[in-house]
Amino acid sequence: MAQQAREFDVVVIGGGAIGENAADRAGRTGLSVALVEEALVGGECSYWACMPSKALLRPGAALAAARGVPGAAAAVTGGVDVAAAFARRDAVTHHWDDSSQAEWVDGAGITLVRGHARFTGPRTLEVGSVTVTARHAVVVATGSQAAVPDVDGLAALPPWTSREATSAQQVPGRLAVIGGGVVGVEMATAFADLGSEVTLLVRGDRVLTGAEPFAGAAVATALTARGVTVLFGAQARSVRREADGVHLDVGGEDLVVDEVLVATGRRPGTADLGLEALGLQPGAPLEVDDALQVTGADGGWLFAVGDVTGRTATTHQGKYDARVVGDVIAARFDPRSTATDSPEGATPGDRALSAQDERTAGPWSRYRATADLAAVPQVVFTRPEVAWVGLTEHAARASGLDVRVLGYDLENVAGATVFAEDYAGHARLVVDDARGVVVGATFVGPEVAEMLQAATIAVVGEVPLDRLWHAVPAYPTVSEVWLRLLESAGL
Ligand SMILES: Cc1cc2nc3c(=O)[nH]c(=O)nc-3n(C[C@H](O)[C@H](O)[C@H](O)COP(=O)(O)OP(=O)(O)OC[C@H]3O[C@@H](n4cnc5c(N)ncnc54)[C@H](O)[C@@H]3O)c2cc1C
Ligand SMILES: NC(=O)c1ccc[n+]([C@@H]2O[C@H](COP(=O)([O-])OP(=O)(O)OC[C@H]3O[C@@H](n4cnc5c(N)ncnc54)[C@H](O)[C@@H]3O)[C@@H](O)[C@H]2O)c1
Repeated sequence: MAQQAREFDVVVIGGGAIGENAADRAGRTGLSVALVEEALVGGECSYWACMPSKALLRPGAALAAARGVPGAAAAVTGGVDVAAAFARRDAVTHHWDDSSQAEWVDGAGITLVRGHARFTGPRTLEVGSVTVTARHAVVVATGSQAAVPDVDGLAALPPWTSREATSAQQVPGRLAVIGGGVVGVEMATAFADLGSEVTLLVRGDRVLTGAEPFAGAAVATALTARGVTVLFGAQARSVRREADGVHLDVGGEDLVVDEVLVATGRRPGTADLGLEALGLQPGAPLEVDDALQVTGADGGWLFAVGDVTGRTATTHQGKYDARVVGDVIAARFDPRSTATDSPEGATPGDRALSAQDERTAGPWSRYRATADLAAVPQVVFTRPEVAWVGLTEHAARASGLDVRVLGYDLENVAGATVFAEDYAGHARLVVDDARGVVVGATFVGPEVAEMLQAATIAVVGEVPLDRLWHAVPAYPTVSEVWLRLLESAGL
């Protein structure tokens, strides 16, 4: 069959949450944009990651919240209704049907090209029998896949990855989870709620190593209290399936389970992308600068966003990068924006794109993803929840900052007393002493996720502590911890 040819101003490869946002933003001023997707539009987050995992975690969290409040607790007479929890997860994922997201793409004026894209040269891709060329720019947003470690017999099982866990239709009686990162602790929580006997294998001496140590300790303690066996310094040496289940050799001990979930990190989606045609390394992340331009490619036409960059690994931060790259591309390549500089008297609220402004853009402008370097928020939806932004104490000190650490137990604020009988948690602020600003914040406790945005604003805004003093938290909310933390700083 003859090869068809199609040309667009901008081509985005990968229709996950990040690719969709980049395509939308790049096309807003009028550039023609194609979005190439080989599987489901919406990607990992919608169907096998954020949304189904949070749908599976929510029933256990709701039950625990009710159990903590006398007056409501007595109404909780059982555990999670597994069938209803799975049914709600199925609804949240639209039964793995992407037609509503494809409709959105169409409505946004973006051309959806279905198929696997591979570079054949600069700005040129093959998608099945179609040659797709970009006049100006290509954005790679091909995401990541679960990495399966090289353990004897593991790949042959095959094990569950986050995909099988989040789309499970049965609850395994016994589940081993390998990896004490975000996926590991969230899925251990969810499957313990659903009724599995869970063993979490952590190769180091703590879970959630990217967070403050007290956060990981609280999550591990809570998992153990809920019946999860958390084994530290534990690695599977070999795995084999037998009639009575899957046997894992864990330091000479025989652990027998029904399923093994591998949660040991991700690898970037660059293995089968034709990167060799561009002189780039297949399988490696696509390194980018703060404008999301790929640093290893010439010509100023290749950009990358999302998990594939190794720069961000969450949907919210990837979508932030997508907004930045969309604006950079529109400013650089749309004739309507290249004609104009930002008008005299323009305020930061004016949204006109300007090639001139983009060329001279500095940190914290709309054209540079500066927050990736200073203020990345992350929430782990365990019980307790863990929410942090910016630097941990260790990371701040390692970066050479002279920091002061402020801490306060959340159960001591009036809001916590009202919230639940057994409320327990902790907040930590990491303060750059030289500038008197917060560079990191961590909250651990029930439903602290919603407290994170205030901290993110403080970090991004570099709000001095003596000004934060005037941000009065409402009474009686758990946010009153801000007042206690500032008091502990001498204010
Ligand atoms: C279990 C789990 C839970 C998570 N929970 C959260 C959470 O609660 N909050 C949060 O912020 N983040 C969460 N994350 C992280 C989040 O899912 C990712 O950061 C996000 O999905 C990355 O989006 P992306 O668009 O970069 O990649 P993806 O979502 O992986 O999308 C990439 C798309 O590209 C397509 N593609 C790949 N190669 C090609 C090709 N050559 N041609 C055409 N198409 C191609 C794929 O089919 C895919 O649809 C979670 C991750 C996991 C694993
Ligand atoms: N709520 C959220 O925002 C959310 C939820 C889930 C995942 N995510 C994102 O998805 C990404 C992937 O999550 P993840 O948990 O797979 O990765 P991760 O990097 O968070 O954790 C991986 C864990 O596996 C361990 N590990 C690595 N190789 C191992 C091996 N060979 N044997 C034993 N242990 C090994 C690591 O020490 C680490 O503790 C994260 O970066 C996270 O940002 C986000």
